[in-house]
Amino acid sequence: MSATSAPPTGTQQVLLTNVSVLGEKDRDVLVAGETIAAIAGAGELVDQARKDGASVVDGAGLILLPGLVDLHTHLREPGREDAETVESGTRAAAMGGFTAVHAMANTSPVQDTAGVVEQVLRLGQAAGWVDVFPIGAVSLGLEGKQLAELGAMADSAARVRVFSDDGKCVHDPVLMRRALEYVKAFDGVIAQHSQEPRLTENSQMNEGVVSAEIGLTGWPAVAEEAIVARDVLLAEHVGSRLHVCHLSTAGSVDIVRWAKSRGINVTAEATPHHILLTDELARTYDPIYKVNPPLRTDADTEAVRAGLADGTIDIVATDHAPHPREDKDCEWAAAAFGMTGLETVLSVVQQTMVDTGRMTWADVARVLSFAPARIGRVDSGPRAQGRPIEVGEPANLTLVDPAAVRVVDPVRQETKSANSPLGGRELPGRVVATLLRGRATVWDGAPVHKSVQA
Ligand SMILES: NC(=O)N[C@@H](CC(=O)O)C(=O)O
Repeated sequence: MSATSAPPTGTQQVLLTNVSVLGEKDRDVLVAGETIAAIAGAGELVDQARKDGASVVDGAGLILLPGLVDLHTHLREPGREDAETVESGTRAAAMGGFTAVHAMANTSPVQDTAGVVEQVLRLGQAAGWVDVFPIGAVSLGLEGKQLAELGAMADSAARVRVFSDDGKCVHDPVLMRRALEYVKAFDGVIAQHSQEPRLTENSQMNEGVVSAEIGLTGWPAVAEEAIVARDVLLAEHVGSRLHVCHLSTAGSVDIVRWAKSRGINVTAEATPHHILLTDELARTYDPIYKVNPPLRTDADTEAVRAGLADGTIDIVATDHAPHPREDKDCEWAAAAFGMTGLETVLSVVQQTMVDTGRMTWADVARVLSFAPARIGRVDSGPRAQGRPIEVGEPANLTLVDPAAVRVVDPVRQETKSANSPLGGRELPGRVVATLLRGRATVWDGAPVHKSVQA
């Protein structure tokens, strides 16, 4: 990408020429204001665009994707602004190629009322980096006892459709059943953190050979699989929609595959860390690798990749979980669970799935944009996301240089927290530009602050 043009502000014309659009090479894509105005063969729109005063960006070698949509981001505000704010987290999201994120409910106060979800919505709008879709808690205070005000959150300005107690499992089967039944009225979905609490008391890492050898308490695969199995049956019983968060074991992949073959309305996500990293890393005793669910075995990682490639797993979601230094710079058992991921996910998917020939860039668009937008029901309406790259659609676009190589430096990322497990790793690919309704939030690989555009 030539750095000569100024970042588009969403009011003028910009022509991306010679880009590759979902498998179609050498295309010209003209953005006028907030929408995609024309698509043609390479070079065909250049003369007219120049006459019209459009800025022209040579995108030779670059791939144009629909703006990425994350179904699972922890933005931490309100309550833990020392770890992340809506502003810093969404700036990190834009740098990762996202134009929309779903903000998890485990804030303080918890996002369990219309008031709190609307507060998060407004913070997102004020920041302006991506569209923020707040997730509502399933239970009051994430306590797993009483249903939160699901209907009020659905009817609020935040228009909540995804509900989750993530960080905690909705382990009471009656509460889970009620939640699944309740959200049917407004086409909502329950995103479950599948963790049987009794089987995981004091758990620190995956239960297996490594945990036995290094002496950390194990978190067995069955603790995830037992809840996934129960929930797909509950979803079938009440005819509702279930989403499995951060699926991490081979057995969970099998259960979801079986459930889908029965026609059960279930979707599932894999995180970038569960398709790249394994529990062998716990041997370092470095809590940077401590996460919930834990990093699993090689066989699990391979099964999750296979499930993603064959469509059993619908999406990649980051589970971006920022933590301040003091919550990670301590011994393993005392450290917080979680890793950042917004700014590296596309590179991880490229490395593990695209560069290995298991997925095309069109598949990447599906798992990181179309499918998460559909699951979150944000693919229509005034803030539509995950829409195709077609004339008349909103210009929510991500321009990627797949040939770039970079070394991850967690300290230099936009997220406020440095708990990336990928520090020092060389990864392929780089987001060179992100457009939110025609306005550049990232240009030439750097964030574009609103004040610069004013
Ligand atoms: N994924 C994590 O390891 N951490 C999440 C919550 C959670 O899912 O445990 C967090 O909010 O930090």
